[in-house]
Amino acid sequence: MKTIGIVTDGLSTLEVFLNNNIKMIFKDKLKINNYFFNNLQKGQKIDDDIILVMLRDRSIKLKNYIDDSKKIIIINRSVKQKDIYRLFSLPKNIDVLVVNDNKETILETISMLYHIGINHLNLIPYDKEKEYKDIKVCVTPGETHLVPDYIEEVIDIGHRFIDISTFLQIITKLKIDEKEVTQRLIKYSEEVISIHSGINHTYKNLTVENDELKSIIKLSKNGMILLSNEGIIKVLNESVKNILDIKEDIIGKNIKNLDDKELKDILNKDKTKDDNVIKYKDKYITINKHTINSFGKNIGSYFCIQEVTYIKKLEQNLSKVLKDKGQVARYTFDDIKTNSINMENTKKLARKISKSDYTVLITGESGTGKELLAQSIHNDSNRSKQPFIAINCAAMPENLLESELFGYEEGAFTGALKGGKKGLFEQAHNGTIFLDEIGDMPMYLQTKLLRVLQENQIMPVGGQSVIDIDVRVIAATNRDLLKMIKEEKFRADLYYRINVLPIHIPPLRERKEDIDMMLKHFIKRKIKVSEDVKIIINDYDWPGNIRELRNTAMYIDTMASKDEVTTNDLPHNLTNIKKDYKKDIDYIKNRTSLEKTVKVMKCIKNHNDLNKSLGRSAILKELIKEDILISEGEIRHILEVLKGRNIVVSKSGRKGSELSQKGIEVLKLLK
Ligand SMILES: Nc1ncnc2c1ncn2[C@@H]1O[C@H](COP(=O)(O)OP(=O)(O)OP(=O)(O)O)[C@@H](O)[C@H]1O
Repeated sequence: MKTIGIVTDGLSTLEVFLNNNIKMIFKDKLKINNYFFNNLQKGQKIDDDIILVMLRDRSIKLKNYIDDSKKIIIINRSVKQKDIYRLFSLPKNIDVLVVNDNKETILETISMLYHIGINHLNLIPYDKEKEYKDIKVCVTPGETHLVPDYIEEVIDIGHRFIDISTFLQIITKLKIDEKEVTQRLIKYSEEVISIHSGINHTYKNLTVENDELKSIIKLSKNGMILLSNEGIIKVLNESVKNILDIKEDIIGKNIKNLDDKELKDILNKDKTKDDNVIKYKDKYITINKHTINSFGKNIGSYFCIQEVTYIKKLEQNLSKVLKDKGQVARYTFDDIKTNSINMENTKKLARKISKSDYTVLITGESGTGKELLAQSIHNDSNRSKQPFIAINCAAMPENLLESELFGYEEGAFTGALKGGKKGLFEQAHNGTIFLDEIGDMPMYLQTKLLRVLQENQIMPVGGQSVIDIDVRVIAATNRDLLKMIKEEKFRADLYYRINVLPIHIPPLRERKEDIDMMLKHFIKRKIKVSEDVKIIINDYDWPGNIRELRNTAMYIDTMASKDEVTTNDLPHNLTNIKKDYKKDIDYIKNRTSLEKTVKVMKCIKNHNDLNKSLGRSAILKELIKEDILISEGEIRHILEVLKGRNIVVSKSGRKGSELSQKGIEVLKLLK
């Protein structure tokens, strides 16, 4: 077993501390022998494999007792990270007294503090003969009993541990290559500050990186092969053996000497087109080849090989995960039903827009199908396999909206989840985010959103660093953003940033040709719609647009008999509207005699009540009976005017005219 000699001045707690410190790393892999300068005999030889001393001048003294001075290592000592934090928090440029048991150790402590980066304080060596009235703070490594009483704050940085650099020297000199030792040293380096700033990190990173790399290559589902510049196979993982069906052990072989011709061909390829699918034996694979450079010189090449079925499976898994999380867009352009030319044009424009990657602003009243359109755009875009995340900015309390959109770091606020939370922007990475009701976003978040759109980066709430994101934004609103800009409720710069590709969806009342078709589409069963119902639904304003129409269809579906929808099957909001028929009455007044029109309407109504409908000449006959002066031509004109406002309808199958439900209402007002 290898041995270490530790030489200290005399018997003290120090040598016990050092022994324990060394055992923390090496456990029982080494034997430790302790020596004291006071006890060393003249001519005595220390023949341990290495010898540790505390101070440089002691190493000179030690040379008399050893054969090979290269065996000597001077112990560097440092402190635990947590003990040093208080020093870092002291204000810049204040005087701090450094107290230790003698002048030499005081200077050693000061030097150590400077080395580990305490550069913002004036460290003053303590001389017990002097008085330091203006100094309020002192630092000492465990010698608090030596600190003068007048010092107000004493920072005890505790026992000083052996520095990582010393352990590295021991490991190198003794050629120790034990995994457990390395792991213990890494853990130790996390607690003890290295004097050679950064040395612990470099060592730790190198070792960890090496192990991580080996694991990554081993576990990767991608096939990986590394070739040296001369064509020697250096690395080959399990996946590539499966994909390329490699049975023999070919590590260390030159590809020139491979027996498998097809494998040889692949590895001899000069250039590969990224992700080009090729046939290999009975499989389809993709090969990506990259050269590896070091200090500007080509030192080999790296192949990443995937089986196409595996990539397919990955895609399927991704869509399943997204589906489970509700992060998928369900609708496509085929789900947008319309008979209107206006709406067809809107669809056409949206299809074009979906192929680009710019921000889209969809405007339109509530329920016109803005989200439906946003989902269709996403599904028709290159991002269709990636998440589609929708958020309604008006439905979310203001203070939650920010953390919901951008996420937060652990401890960002009371009640924050441990480990923080990913924001929707991050979740939508590579996909699309749909910001519904963007007009309701508070001003301060508009500013933050603008920055996100400009820089493609987000900063979580309470976070210190930014995260790069690649997200397409589709925003929607039913508000008049230009008006809001004038009222200083919406940022003009954000408006121009999101309004790159604007789409407007017309309200249902401006595409009446959709009403009847959609009602039937939503009812889902074959059913006749009475003329009166057609008039009511056509006349109605549909403030809730398609959403309201769909709800009405559901109502009708439940209420209506098997074969016909009548006015009795309509919900109250459609039949009970205290409609202002002023427009209709003005229309009549402006075109014909109101008095005669009322007579015609009454005459039709009387007959309708007896379940009869009347033609023009029958109406004329009836009115002459009542001594009313009117011609057939006048009656024709009146009927045309009334039909134009859906007050009178021609009943199919029967001859003559009838008063519609609306006609009955209008007549009540005119009587
Ligand atoms: N052209 C259409 N064809 C078929 N269904 C439609 C059509 N337009 C809208 N819908 C349906 O109407 C309902 C409302 O649509 P959507 O939620 O997309 O409207 P919106 O404009 O986003 O509403 P809001 O502004 O209230 O968020 C949905 O169920 C949607 O599927």
